[in-house]
Amino acid sequence: MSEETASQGKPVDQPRIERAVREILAAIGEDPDRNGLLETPARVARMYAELFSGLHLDPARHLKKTFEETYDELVLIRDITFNSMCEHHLLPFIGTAHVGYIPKGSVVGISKLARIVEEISHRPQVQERMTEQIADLLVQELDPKGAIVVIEAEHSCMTIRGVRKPGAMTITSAVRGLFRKNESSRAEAMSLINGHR
Ligand SMILES: Nc1nc2c(ncn2[C@@H]2O[C@H](COP(=O)(O)OP(=O)(O)OP(=O)(O)O)[C@@H](O)[C@H]2O)c(=O)[nH]1
Ligand SMILES: [Zn+2]
Repeated sequence: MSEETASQGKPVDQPRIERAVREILAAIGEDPDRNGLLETPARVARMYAELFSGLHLDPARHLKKTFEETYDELVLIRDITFNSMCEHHLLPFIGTAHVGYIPKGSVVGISKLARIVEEISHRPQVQERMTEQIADLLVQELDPKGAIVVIEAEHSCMTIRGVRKPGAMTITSAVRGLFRKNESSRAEAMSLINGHR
């Protein structure tokens, strides 16, 4: 557990995960005591602590420090890679997030936009909610003229099981403020998100 997780949120109960993973191994007909599986429950517990590390953290804290600037055009961070866990199957969905806003008097450090994606993705999620949470956090903390979030991801619950459609990408977007009202602002952001790859 990182210091940050320990100080800001409830720690993940790793011994409890270990017991549950042992149960799952037994339930699938494996022998949890065979050599190759002995460390698996502890390993999975550490992995879940990492994958769900954002659950009890408040990503708003990353947006508290801002810098006064008169710049009031689009700021867009494109292609922020992320991995999250679909809350329906506890399988990963992996993709990129594009996060943009139009500042009103102050800007935020650009790394902070990637930090909020990181933290919001490290929870049991559905892609739509994750998209909205990022956009709403920008509005809440930065009071920007507009905010836009586009996420594209491949859901392994759709690739390795179930309908089995590898390569199918799910695209979600959340637009707030100016981007909702002004079609040309939205089109500009979308063309920058989609263009020149
Ligand atoms: N809207 C949305 N659906 C998701 C997301 N991640 C996974 N799902 C879907 O959640 C749904 C769960 O449907 P259920 O019918 O309860 O579960 P299931 O029987 O395993 O469904 P199949 O995947 O179709 O086999 C599936 O259609 C998944 O594709 C997500 O981020 N957003
Ligand atoms: Zn799923």
